[in-house]
Amino acid sequence: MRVLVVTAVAAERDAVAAAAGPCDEVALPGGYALRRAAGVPVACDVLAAGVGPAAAAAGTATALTAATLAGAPYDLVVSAGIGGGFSPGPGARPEGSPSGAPLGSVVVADAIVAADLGAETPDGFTPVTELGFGTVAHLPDPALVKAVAAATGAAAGTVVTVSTVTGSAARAAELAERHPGVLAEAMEGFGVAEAAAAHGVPVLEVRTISNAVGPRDRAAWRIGPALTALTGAFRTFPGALSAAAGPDPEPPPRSASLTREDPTSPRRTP
Ligand SMILES: O=C(O)c1cccc(C(=O)CC[C@H]2O[C@@H](n3cnc4c(=O)[nH]cnc43)[C@H](O)[C@@H]2O)c1
Repeated sequence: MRVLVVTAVAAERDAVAAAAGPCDEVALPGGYALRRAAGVPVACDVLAAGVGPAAAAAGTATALTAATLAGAPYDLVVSAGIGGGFSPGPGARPEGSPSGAPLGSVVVADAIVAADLGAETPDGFTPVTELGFGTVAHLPDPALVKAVAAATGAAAGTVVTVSTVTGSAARAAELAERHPGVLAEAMEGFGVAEAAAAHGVPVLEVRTISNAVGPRDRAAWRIGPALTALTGAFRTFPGALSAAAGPDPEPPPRSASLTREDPTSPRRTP
């Protein structure tokens, strides 16, 4: 199985690659440098594509295209890195879903949602889907999410992608209200998922929590422990992917990233 992991920055890339052992560096068009780990059960390439959804989509699409043209396409794309964790709130959340993501914890996305892709209207924020175009959510394969969550000890829930990091309690509350069950916020997942969907490749998002979503407090960030947790999570990846494949030798579906029509109900019906 060939897996492409896309991070924003080099520190995240190195944390993921550390789980795979020694890596070579492969140059891709556009000046991207891909870290390639050989001789491990799951062939894992790691790319630092830049911060934000646009950079993430550009880097992911470049790596996917290069792999396809080389005759060795990827079977899975994973958006990975640190992220902000939501605190348990008073609002409604889907039954059985975890309540919040504390510092150092691992989150795997069961929905990858663009939280600020839309228009501001007199009635508040309106997602692009309600304006009649685009996509605002991708739903990873539930079997993969379950296997990775079990292996890493992660909580599974919505991870929102934003272009502006949340810096106030009011904005955090607004996001939590609009996305019941939201666990984490980051800036790349939706971009990675859009590129993966365009190539018909399944997608996952894995975040380790470095800070709380809410009022800006740089002194409270815990980036080191979050990067250590990222390495720990990726150590479990080969086992998780074999568990997801199960006794059936068939590979996971290539089009498991589904688009969501109704952005107000971010949960797949079982
Ligand atoms: O300046 C700030 O207040 C601030 C607060 C949190 C994160 C940042 C970043 O510039 C990091 C962006 C980088 O890390 C991911 N990340 C980590 N925490 C968050 C978050 O709370 N909200 C959104 N993104 C976060 C993100 O994916 C980027 O790659 C600055």
